[in-house]
Amino acid sequence: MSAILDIRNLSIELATDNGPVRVLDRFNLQLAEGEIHTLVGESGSGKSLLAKAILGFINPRWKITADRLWWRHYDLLALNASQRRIVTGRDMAMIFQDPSTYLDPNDKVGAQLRESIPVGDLSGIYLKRRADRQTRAERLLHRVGIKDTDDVMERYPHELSEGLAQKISIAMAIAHNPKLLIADEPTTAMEPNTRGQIYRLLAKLSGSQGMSILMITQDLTAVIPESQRISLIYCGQLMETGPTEEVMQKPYHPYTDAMLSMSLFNQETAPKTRLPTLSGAIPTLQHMPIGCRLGPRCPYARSACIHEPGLTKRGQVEFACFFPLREEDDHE
Ligand SMILES: Nc1ncnc2c1ncn2[C@@H]1O[C@H](COP(=O)(O)OP(=O)(O)OP(=O)(O)O)[C@@H](O)[C@H]1O
Repeated sequence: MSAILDIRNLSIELATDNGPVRVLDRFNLQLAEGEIHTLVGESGSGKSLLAKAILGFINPRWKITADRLWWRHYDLLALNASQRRIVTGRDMAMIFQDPSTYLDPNDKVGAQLRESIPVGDLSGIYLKRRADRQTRAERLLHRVGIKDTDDVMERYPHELSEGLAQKISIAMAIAHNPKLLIADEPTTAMEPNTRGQIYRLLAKLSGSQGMSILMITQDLTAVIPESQRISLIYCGQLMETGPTEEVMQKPYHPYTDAMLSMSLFNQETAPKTRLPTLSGAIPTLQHMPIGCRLGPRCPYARSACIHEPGLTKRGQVEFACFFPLREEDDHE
């Protein structure tokens, strides 16, 4: 796979009262052009910090190291802050769980959309630029599936339904045609119908425009069929990554299996996997286990797990576990 985003052994270390803690621990992620890649992990596992590291929203007190943090042909860690802002502003965008964080409550949708259109895309005298902005804003709304553009543009954000507000925030995020969209739990609080609409829209945008999407979620039930690859993160460590269907049908890692059990349980289907849930709780920052951080909660853990497992590659899947649930030719 040729990766447009290539992250190898990325660590982020934060200072805490008990000393430095690695909240992201030698994390790997590769994203191909036009691909939807879903990152799954429970609350506090480091998903948002990873997104921040990619986008360059970095606190200067964080210690960030990586063997590779490349976006297209840019070595992101080698860029200074202003170069980084240029690359991020031109190529990347992000949408959030709550679209209202993106929208100004005091301004009508139309004005905000027109404002999101890059100045460089407009030319000519003031009146022509204004008319062009309006046309571009209407086109943006069409791209996110909104037909009644006049009505929507006249509304204030509080007059929008959740789904409509998220579509507007997506429209604003894609106004500059980003090559990477990071979607941080974009549908968490939504009802299933609206959720489906937003997912279909994101899949369409990725398919029609070759935009790569990093979809972040806590929950495997939110993984959409269009997601080509999936990565599972636990306490800042990569557990398993690979083609979505393969990972979800035949996981190697006990963590993936546990997450699958939980999602089946949430769907009220009889759970048939080996691990109903994980015992214990997610460790706090101050008490990160050494070695494999899943160790204290993993029923398959043995003494070797106090060492950090490297990544094992089997076909297109990679996992970090000394005791995988199956062998390569295990087609149970
Ligand atoms: N600025 C910060 N200072 C100190 N600790 C932080 C900071 N940002 C995040 N953390 C800690 O780092 C860990 C990872 O946080 P992060 O927000 O990336 O998790 P997450 O997987 O995105 O969780 P959620 O799904 O709840 O958003 C958490 O333990 C969090 O408390």
